Amino acid sequence: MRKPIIAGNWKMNNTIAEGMKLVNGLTSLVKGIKDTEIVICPPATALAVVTTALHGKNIAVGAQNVHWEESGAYTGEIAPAMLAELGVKYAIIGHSERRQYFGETDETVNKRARAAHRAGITPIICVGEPLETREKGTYKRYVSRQVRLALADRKPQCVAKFVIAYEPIWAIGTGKTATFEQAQEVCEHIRKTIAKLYDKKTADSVRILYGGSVKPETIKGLMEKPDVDGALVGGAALKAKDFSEIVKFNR
Ligand SMILES: O=C[C@H](O)COP(=O)(O)O
Repeated sequence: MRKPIIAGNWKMNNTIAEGMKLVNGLTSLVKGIKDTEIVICPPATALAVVTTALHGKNIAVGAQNVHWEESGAYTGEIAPAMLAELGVKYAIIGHSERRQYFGETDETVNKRARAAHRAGITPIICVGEPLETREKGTYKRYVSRQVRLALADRKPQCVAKFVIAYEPIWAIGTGKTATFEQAQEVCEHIRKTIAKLYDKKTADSVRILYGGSVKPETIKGLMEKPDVDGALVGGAALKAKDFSEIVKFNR
């Protein structure tokens, strides 16, 4: 039985003061929830304060990226151990915005995921096709290639703990959520791809999230799909009420 995850990606939003306001609101709204893993991913500047505030609470903290080296001359980057030291439990890796604007490749996604796992941080590996690939009809092939390259050379016991987020680029920040059937089709395809690369047991352990304009109104339908284990939420994660309603999809 896979435990659902609802993760909020704040992207480049919220100062520490703004972020703490959001955290305080959210903490009381989701108090007592244990059957869903709740994750928030603030910008790097707020990680120390937010992890301290959430220590011992039912909301885990994730980073929005992580470098693959342990230390060195990589200006602007953050090493896995630096995040682990703060109590960061998850790291978003290969978000389409990082692939599009910052030259992230399948190879660097693979390296970052490996380094995160080694430091005890669960990678949330993002995959998803652009609109033209969706329209051409080759999206399943596109996504399975991203999954294969992201997981290349990883052992099944490590892959079993990974989280994969299917985020069709055409649905991110556009208000255009994929239909529940479209989300299920690709999440199921990702699971089948992992079963082919590894085995059914590994594939059945991996949690696969959907991301792209998820709202309180759409989460229930998404979560009813058998291969959707949660959501990676952008815009709606910036409002405590909306995000808490998404977290409470089964209530
Ligand atoms: O990481 C989150 C995704 O990019 C989704 O963002 P969105 O919910 O604003 O569409």
